[in-house]
Amino acid sequence: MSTNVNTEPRHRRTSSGDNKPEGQMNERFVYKDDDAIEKPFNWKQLTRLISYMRPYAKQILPLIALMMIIGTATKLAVPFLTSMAIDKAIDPDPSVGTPSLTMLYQITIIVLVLYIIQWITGIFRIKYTNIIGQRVIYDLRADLFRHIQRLSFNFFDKRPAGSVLVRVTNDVNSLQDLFTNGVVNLIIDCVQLFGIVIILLLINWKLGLAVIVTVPIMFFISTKLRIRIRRAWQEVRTKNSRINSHLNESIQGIRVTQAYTQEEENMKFFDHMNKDSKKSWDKASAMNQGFGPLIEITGGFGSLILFWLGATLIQQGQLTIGLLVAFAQYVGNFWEPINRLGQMYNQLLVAMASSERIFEFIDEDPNIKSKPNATKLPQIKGDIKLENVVFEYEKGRQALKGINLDVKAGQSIALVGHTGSGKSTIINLLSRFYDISDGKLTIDGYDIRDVEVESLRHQIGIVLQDTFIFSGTIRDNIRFGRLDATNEEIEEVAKAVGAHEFIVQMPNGYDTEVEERGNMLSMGQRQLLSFARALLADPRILILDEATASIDTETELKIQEALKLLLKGRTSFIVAHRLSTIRHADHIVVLDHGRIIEEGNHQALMKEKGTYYGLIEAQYRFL
Ligand SMILES: Nc1ncnc2c1ncn2[C@@H]1O[C@H](COP(=O)(O)OP(=O)(O)OP(=O)(O)O)[C@@H](O)[C@H]1O
Repeated sequence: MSTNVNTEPRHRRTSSGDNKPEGQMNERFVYKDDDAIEKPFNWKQLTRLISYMRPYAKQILPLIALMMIIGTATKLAVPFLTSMAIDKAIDPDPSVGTPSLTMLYQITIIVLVLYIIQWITGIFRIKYTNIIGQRVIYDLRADLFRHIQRLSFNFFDKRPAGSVLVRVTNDVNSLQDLFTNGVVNLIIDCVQLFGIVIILLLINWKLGLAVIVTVPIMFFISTKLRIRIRRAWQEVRTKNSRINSHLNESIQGIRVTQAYTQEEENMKFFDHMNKDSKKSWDKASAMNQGFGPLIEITGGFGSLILFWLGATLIQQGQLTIGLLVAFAQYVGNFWEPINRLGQMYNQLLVAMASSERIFEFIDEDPNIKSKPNATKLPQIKGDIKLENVVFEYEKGRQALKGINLDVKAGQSIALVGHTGSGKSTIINLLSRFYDISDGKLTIDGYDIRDVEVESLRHQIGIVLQDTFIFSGTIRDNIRFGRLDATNEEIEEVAKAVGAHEFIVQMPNGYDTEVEERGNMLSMGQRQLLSFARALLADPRILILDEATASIDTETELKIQEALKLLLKGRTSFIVAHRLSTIRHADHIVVLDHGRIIEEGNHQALMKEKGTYYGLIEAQYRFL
């Protein structure tokens, strides 16, 4: 029942007060369950969901409808033939005729043929519904992924990665049932129920009415019980997801746990969740076991009414034995669709919640996008101008408070300052990951909000501190910079930045597979790979965020060499804490709380003996 991906990845622990008795345990572990499992029925949303079937409606739906009609007709014909077999072939009224074995054989063969037809149409119906279901899910997942990729940084700022992941996996999967079985079964069941009601009333309206009256009661019991059982299982799933989530976090953070000897505390937390999961499983399982017998008892009660009233009507000569048997079969057939409709209702409630979450994402407008009349940014020289740039991530909290910078093409600018002073924010604005709140930001005189986003980002290369390595080969990772690069070009840039040496020493050289995030590579190696990636892209503007913060001196020398090459002839912004990286910069900008407090080259700033001088001094003292 459990899934690998967590539906509730966010859990929050209150501060740990040790050694509380078991009864108080719950207060210690507060979870934040903010993703509703089910939502009320919503027609608009359902029609939007069903509209995903439209592309396939013409091709596949008629086939499904045909199979459905044939299947239902054959199913409904069988009880009628049974009644004929009893009343005409086995025990006919002496005034009508004598028993006939030949007739019995003929009816049996017809019934057999009908069963075969029903079986074959069933196979094809399932096949076609599966095809349509899979295609719809494929389209929905693709739509969602395409859209998520376009969403702006501020969208991801507000959500943990886990919740985004869950929408593309769990929520889409939970719609799978609805499309593969649900919608088609809903139609079949309604048609079947309608057909049975008509037939029952035609056979004997009194008996028919007596039986039909019990239907809403059966439906109510079945649906209500199912909802409770499903909720109980959902609870089990949620609890298991929490265990998965905690396991994941524990394994990822095992080093920190052991270093701070928090194993015992972690175990207590795990044990609490484990017990919780067991308790919820016991509850769900007990409910499940009670469901079957209860349904049987209710069904038995219906049969009791049927046979009691039926026998009375036979005695009064208003009904034949054959018709009573057929009646009983039709009533038996009643159960199946009613049961399924109950299930379907359940499915719909879950689908409502999932689809609401999916559509919430699909409807989210990427707030960074090209204007309708945006022009392509031509090949740039690399002049950058910031005029009174103000920026706030959240309303009312300015991260930049009026930045003025005039950078000439080819210049290298170093941004320095204490943590949180706004360095990364400036470089985020240059690539237009966020839009400035006030002021003006131009590149070669073009306001970056007026040009196509792609044409802008295409000409800017970024090397971040946490260099992201994708799973794939080393070659693929470098090629990420320019997809049409040849193998020779890839090796050329790797040699230029000094990465070639370590790459060829790897088991499969450039074709060595690296894990997601490049865990098998050292920080310095990852850095060199991302330099190679940036050099391959050959952008006019290059941004390096803390690019040399976490490497040893030897690698740093190598990287210094690579950097010289990388920066040559480009406008570059370097955010670095290391003196060696910035001292050669043409212009150093010192930031503090979102403002520029000093600027100039290394020598000038050192002479000034201000904040920059202090930072450098502090670094030397520290070393
Ligand atoms: N995504 C975000 N959402 C809200 N506030 C943010 C976000 N990113 C940064 N900030 C805030 O903006 C301010 C500037 O942050 P920024 O990341 O630019 O600092 P920085 O100088 O690069 O710091 P560091 O040297 O630690 O990387 C900080 O107060 C920070 O809390």
